[in-house]
Parts: sequence; C-alpha cells; structure tokens
Amino acid sequence: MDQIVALATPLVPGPLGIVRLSGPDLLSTFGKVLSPFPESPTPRHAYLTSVINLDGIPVDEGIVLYFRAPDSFTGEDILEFQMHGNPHSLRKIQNLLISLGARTAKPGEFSYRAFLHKKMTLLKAESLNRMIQAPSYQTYLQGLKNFISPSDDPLARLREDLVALLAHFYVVVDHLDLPDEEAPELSDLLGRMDQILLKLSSMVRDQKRGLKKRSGFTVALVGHPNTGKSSLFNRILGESRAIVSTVPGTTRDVIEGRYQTAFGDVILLDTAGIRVTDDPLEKEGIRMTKSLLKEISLGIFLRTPEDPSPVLLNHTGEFLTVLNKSDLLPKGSLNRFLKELSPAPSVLYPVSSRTGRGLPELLMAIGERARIYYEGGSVNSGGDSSPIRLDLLQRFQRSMRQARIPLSAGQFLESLHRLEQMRREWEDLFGVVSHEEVYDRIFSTFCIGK
Ligand SMILES: Nc1nc2c(c(=O)[nH]1)N(C=O)[C@@H](CNc1ccc(C(=O)N[C@@H](CCC(=O)O)C(=O)O)cc1)CN2
Ligand SMILES: Nc1nc2c(ncn2[C@@H]2O[C@H](COP(=O)(O)OP(=O)(O)OP(=O)(O)O)[C@@H](O)[C@H]2O)c(=O)[nH]1
Ligand SMILES: [Mg+2]
Repeated sequence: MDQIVALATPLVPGPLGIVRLSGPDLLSTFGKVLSPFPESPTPRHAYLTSVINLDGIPVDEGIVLYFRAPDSFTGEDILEFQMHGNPHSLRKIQNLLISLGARTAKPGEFSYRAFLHKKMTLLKAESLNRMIQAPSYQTYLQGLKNFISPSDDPLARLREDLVALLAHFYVVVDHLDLPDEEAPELSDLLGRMDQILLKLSSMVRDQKRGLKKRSGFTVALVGHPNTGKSSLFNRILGESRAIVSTVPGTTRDVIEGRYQTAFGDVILLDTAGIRVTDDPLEKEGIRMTKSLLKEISLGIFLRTPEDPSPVLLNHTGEFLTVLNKSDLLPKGSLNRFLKELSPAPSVLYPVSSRTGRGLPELLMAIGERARIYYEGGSVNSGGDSSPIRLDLLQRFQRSMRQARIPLSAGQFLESLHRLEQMRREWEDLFGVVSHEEVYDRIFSTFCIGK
C-alpha cells in the first residue's frame, strides 16, 4: 500500500487548512520536514511544530497529529497537518509531501482504505458520503442516523433477513433424516425467500424512483428568449455565470448554480428560452428545458413589459410568475400594468435583474418553498437513494434469485450452499456474519433441542 496525501479542507482562505497523509512508514519518510518533532511521537498528541521545506525554509507553523496503525480512521498510520488556511502554503506543503514519495489520493480513497482495513463497512462509507453531500440539515440527519446506527439502515435489515433465512435452513438440516417432514419445510423456505424477494423488488423500485429526481430543492428559470433568465440567474447567484446578450436564443444548455439558505440548498437552473425556431442547437435546448420541467421542485416563469405573454408549457408542478425588467415601466405605472396583464397570474413578483429591485421578495418566496420541501415529505421519499445503494440492492436481489432456483427444484443443499456463499460475500457490506450468529438465532427463536 502506498502513501497517500490529500487536503481535508477546501482550498479557500480560512482559519485552518488540513493536509492528511495515510500509509506505511510515515514517520521515517515525512518526520524530516517537521521541526521540532520527536522520532517516536505519542499517538494522538497535538504537537506544535514547523513544516520545513527541502531548502530548510519554514513553510508554516501548525499542529501535527500522529495516529498509529491500526488505531486511526483508515486503519493505517496517519499524519495530520493542521495548518493556517492559506491555499498557497497548503499547496506547497502538499507538493513537499509528494516530492518525498506520497501520491495524491483519489476521491474517497481515505474512506476506501478504512473499508479495506475493516474500519468501516460499505454501508457506513455510503452513509458518510451522503452526509457530506447532503443538501440540507434534514437530509444530513438521515445519513448520520444510518452512519451512527448502521443496523437500523433498511439495507442492513437485509442482513437480518439473510441470517434468519439461514437459521431456518439449518433447522431443516437438523431434520434431514426425517424425510416425512421435509416437504412442508421446503415450501416454508420457498415462502420465506419469496417474501424477501418481494421486499427487495419494492426497495429497488423506491431507489430507482428516488434516483430519477434531482437530489435537493431544484428551481428552474423558464420563459421566452430575452426575458432576462440568465440575467436573473447571475443576479441571484451574485456572479456572472451565464452569458447574457441582447440576442434572443443566447442560452442553449441548462446551466446549474447553487446557493445556500437556512433551510437547505437551492439548486438554480438557467434554461434556453422557449420559442419556435429552426436552429437545431436552440431546438435541442428547448427540448431539454421541456423535459427538465418534470424533474424540478419549482418553476420561475418570467414575463416582461416588452413580452408580457406567458410561455405555453405543460407544467403541472408548482410555479411562481415573475415580471422581470420592471424597471422599464414608467414610475407609478406598475399597478396599472399588472391589472391589464392578460392572462393575469394570481401572484406576480415584479423584479429587475438590472437594478435588483423586488429580488428580496422573490428570494423569500423561494426560501419558503425550500423550507417546505426539506421539512416535508419530499425528502423522505427517495431521500436515501444513491447509485451505490441501488447497485447493492440489485446484487443482493440477483444472488437471492440464484439461491432460490435450486430450492424450487428440490435441491435443498445447493440452495443452502449458495446462501452461505452470499453470507460471505455480504460481509463487506454488513460486517461479519458469524456461524455463531446464525446458530444463536436458531436457539433464541426456535428452541430446537430445548
Ligand atoms: N482532525 C480530524 N477530525 C476529524 C477526522 C479526521 O480525520 N481528523 N475525521 C475523519 O473522518 C472524522 C472523525 N473520524 C475518525 C474516525 C476514527 C478515528 C480513529 O482514530 N479511530 C481509531 C480509534 C478509535 C477510538 O479511539 O475509539 C480506530 O478506529 O481504531 C479518528 C477519526 C471527523 N473529524
Ligand atoms: N432593462 C432591463 N434589461 C434587462 C433586465 N434583465 C435582463 N435584461 C436585458 O435583456 C437582455 C436579455 O437578457 P438575458 O439574460 O440574456 O435573457 P435570457 O432570458 O437569458 O435570453 P435567452 O438565453 O436568449 O433565452 C439583455 O440585453 C439584458 O441586459 C432587466 O431587469 N431590466
Ligand atoms: Mg439566457
């Protein structure tokens, strides 16, 4: 196993920046750039020390921690540099460690090593990733719950199903010498397997449904070309992300931005203006906008004094109507204009992407919907879906189907053999399932042999 290095904090100026090393022989390789630093540091002791480059010049002074294998996050030796959070000095430290033999870690590689050294099951690693990526505190808590008590995870309950099923198989093994009792037992086993398979199908369905949705509260800006969707997008995000021009049909791709609210992230999408066009690129953009409408949580439909007619689209979800470019209206004429607007929306937010007018009210309205989204049921349905979970479920489903085939042909032992194989394969995911555990189940719930 080689020595890997990675920044544990983002590369932006901040109070602290953390660089982590994991692998064998860290002290002998990297101890020489630390001064002062003992040859045999006490594990988990915070040492205040300087990092010195190969020319003997200090790069930074900070806290260095040593974790000795196997008592660390990865199960390997870990050296952690808790430095001042300047991106340039942190990059220098990382490059210094690389010049001494470490290589840059791949994404998720620290967790992968923790998994390899049995510090974490796959299921825990997946929950950890979901925690870090969570778009709101509510969603984060779901991941944390699975992380802290992995056995409550619905996927982990499959382990219980497998253990219980095996226990029932062993009851039959104990009765194999009594041929008369065999037949009813086998049909009982088939019934139990079918129950598990049924549950698996519904879990797979939920995962697939959840994966189709975008994760997080998603808002799309939609309207005719030139209504100022890209200008509003840039104004809300406070940066010039999307190209703005006087030419209608400027935006073709869907552009994604993200901002945080107290309730959770808002994923904001700028889209291609909708109109009849012959330009194939623009047509494709319009097609994308239309199909996007099915995936979003909220639509913002733009109209302007220049172009007051609404876009005609089939959208059944929730939307807000915005009158952009309201600065073009002569002073005092807004109310009259709104009254004459046809068809008149029940609620309309007058804004100006140019002056920023009306923006706080619009952002409040979006924020309120984000709160409802994250606090309500929308997160719970499909909130725990991830490609990894779907993949694991489908594999479990395949193995279970494979184990059922011989049983339905009366080949009891072959079926047991396949389930035992399954138990071993799933140790990575669930942790070890011991023979004792299967037998404990027999004795605790069936009282065989009394
Ligand atoms: N500074 C720092 N903070 C951090 C981390 C880190 O790597 N560094 N973590 C990184 O994710 C998280 C904490 N996760 C950790 C998990 C296990 C061990 C660890 O040393 N485990 C040993 C000893 C267990 C014990 O003492 O109870 C082990 O499992 O053998 C350390 C951090 C969040 N905070
Ligand atoms: N007066 C005024 N002009 C605006 C406002 N918002 C946008 N514009 C102008 O309207 C024109 C079109 O703006 P865009 O943001 O590119 O419009 P769009 O809706 O993204 O257009 P497409 O990408 O072509 O669909 C540009 O010249 C903008 O400067 C506004 O609030 N007030
Ligand atoms: Mg645009």
